[in-house]
Amino acid sequence: MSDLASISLSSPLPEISDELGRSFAEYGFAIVRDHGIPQSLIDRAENLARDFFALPEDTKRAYQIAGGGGARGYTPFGTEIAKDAAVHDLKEFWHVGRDLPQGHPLSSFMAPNIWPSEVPGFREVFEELYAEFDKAGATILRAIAIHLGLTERFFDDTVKDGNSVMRLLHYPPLGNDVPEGAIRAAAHGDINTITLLLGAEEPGLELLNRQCEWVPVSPPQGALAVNVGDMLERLTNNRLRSTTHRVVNPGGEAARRARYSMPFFLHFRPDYLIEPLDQCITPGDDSAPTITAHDFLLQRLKEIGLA
Ligand SMILES: O=C(O)CCC(=O)C(=O)O
Ligand SMILES: [Fe+2]
Repeated sequence: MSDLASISLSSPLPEISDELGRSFAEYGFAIVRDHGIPQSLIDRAENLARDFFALPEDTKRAYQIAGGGGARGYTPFGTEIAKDAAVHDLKEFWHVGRDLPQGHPLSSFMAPNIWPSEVPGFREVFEELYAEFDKAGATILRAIAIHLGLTERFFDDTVKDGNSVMRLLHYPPLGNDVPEGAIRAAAHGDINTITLLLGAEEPGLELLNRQCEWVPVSPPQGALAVNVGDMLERLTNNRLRSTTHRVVNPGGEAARRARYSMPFFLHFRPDYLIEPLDQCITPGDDSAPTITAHDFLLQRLKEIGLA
C-alpha cells in the first residue's frame, strides 16, 4: 500500500504543489489526472503503436539507426539492459525526439526524427502527442517550482528546446522461452528530469519504497504516472527522489497480453548546468559537483548499453 498523491492538474498550482512535492519526496512518483492530453489522441497513439509493432521484424529493423544509441527510431527486442542487470529487458521500442529548426544552436545534440512510412498518420499523431506531453510537463514543473520555493517559471528556460524523448514501448506476450530472471523492464531509475507515463493501467509497474518493498503503481484510465528522474534528484540535492522502478511479468491471463506504454522523458536543455539548488542545500551538505545535462546523459546511456 502507498499513499501516492493523485492530483488534478486543472487545480490552481499553488493548491497542489505541496501534495505533489510530498509524494515526490516520499515515493518519487505521483498520479496526475486532468493533465490536458486528450483521451482521443492517446487512443489514436496507442492504436498506431500497435500497428507499428505488428510489422514484420525486418521492416522494423530498417528503422534502427546504427551508432545512434537508440535516440531516434526503432530499438529491437533484447537490446536495452538495465544498469547492473544480468539479462536484457523483454521489450522493443520506438523513440521520437524534438525536431529543432535548421541551424538551431542545439541541433548538434538532437538527431532528426525518422518516421515509419508503413503506418499512415504516425508522424502527425506522435508530433501532436509530443507537443501535448511537453505542455503538461511544463505545467507539472511549475507546480514543482512552487513547492521548492522557486519562482513559478523557474524551469521554463531550463527545459526549453531540451532533448526530451517520447518512448513507445511494446512488451510482447510472455512465451515459454523467457530467459531465466528476465522481466519486462528490470529495476532502474530514469535519467532525465521528470517522466510522464501513459499506459500504465496494464499491470506490472512497481516502485521501490523507502522500506525496500515493491509497491504497484496503478493509475486510473488515462491518468499519468509521473516520476522524478536522476537529473531533478541531483538538482534538488536528493530532496525529490528518483525512485527505482520496474515492470514485472504478469501472471495468468495478462501474461498472454502485450503491454503498450508511452513514457515521455522530459529533459533539461543539453547545455543546462545541473547545480544543486541553494533552496535544497543545508550548510555542511556534501552536494554533487555541477555537470551539464548532456554529459550526465552520456554517462548514464553508456551504463545501459545505449551509447
Ligand atoms: O512501461 C512502463 O510502464 C514503464 C517504463 C519505464 O519505466 C521506462 O521505460 O523507463
Ligand atoms: Fe523508467
